[in-house]
Amino acid sequence: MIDQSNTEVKPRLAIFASGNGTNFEALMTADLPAQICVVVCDQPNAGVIERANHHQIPVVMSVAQKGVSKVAREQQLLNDLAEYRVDDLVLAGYMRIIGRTLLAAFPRHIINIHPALLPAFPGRHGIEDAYQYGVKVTGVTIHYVDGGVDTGEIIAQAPVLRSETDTLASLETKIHEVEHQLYPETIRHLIQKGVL
Ligand SMILES: Nc1nc2c(c(=O)[nH]1)N[C@@H](CN(C=O)c1ccc(C(=O)N[C@@H](CCC(=O)O)C(=O)O)cc1)CN2
Ligand SMILES: NCC(=O)N[C@@H]1O[C@H](COP(=O)([O-])[O-])[C@@H](O)[C@H]1O
Repeated sequence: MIDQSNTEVKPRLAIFASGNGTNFEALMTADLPAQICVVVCDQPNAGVIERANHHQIPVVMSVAQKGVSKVAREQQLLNDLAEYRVDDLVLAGYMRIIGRTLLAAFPRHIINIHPALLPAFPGRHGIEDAYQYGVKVTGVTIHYVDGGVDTGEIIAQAPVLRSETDTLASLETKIHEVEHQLYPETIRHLIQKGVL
């Protein structure tokens, strides 16, 4: 991004995560031409919170509560994010469906990483579903987030071969290793193209 004084301005990223946070860690240590300015998490005990604290990145919690609609929760999240002046939402193991409030606020500026070769094996359990099906090749997909689930335009994909000796755990390890290279590489490319 170039500002009015023709100065390179780094896009400000919010990382959304619900779990361990190894993709967050990979993005933090990739020296991206971006400012990771906040982590959004919906799980109070998620490992990503400790990782964010270690990197001194603020954490905004957005926990689903009975009686609070998705619209209300996302509007509150937008209010909480305002101070960080976020340009893009980067989902990294975020296990909530992004609703119309956030989709409208960040049109074509929300991306997700999925541990399978979409459109195959969408949803929360992409690795396990592919493994149980008996695939010989699976992989990783990075896509824009739209109103569907794992239906957004595909940005990048990388294959992961499943060997005859692979267990679910060893396949997960292979997939995570590919994720930790592909996500930073893809985000860097999108920024260089000026689309993030
Ligand atoms: N609008 C979108 N939101 C999200 C997408 C997307 O493509 N469009 N990708 C997901 C990540 N994901 C798989 O890659 C995924 C995450 C969670 C679920 C799911 O069904 N989650 C929960 C709760 C849903 C909710 O309350 O929001 C559930 O089990 O019901 C499916 C797929 C991230 N968000
Ligand atoms: N449907 C979305 C989905 O399954 N996302 C997956 O969650 C994991 C998060 O790991 P991490 O917390 O260690 O980055 C990653 O493998 C990511 O692809």
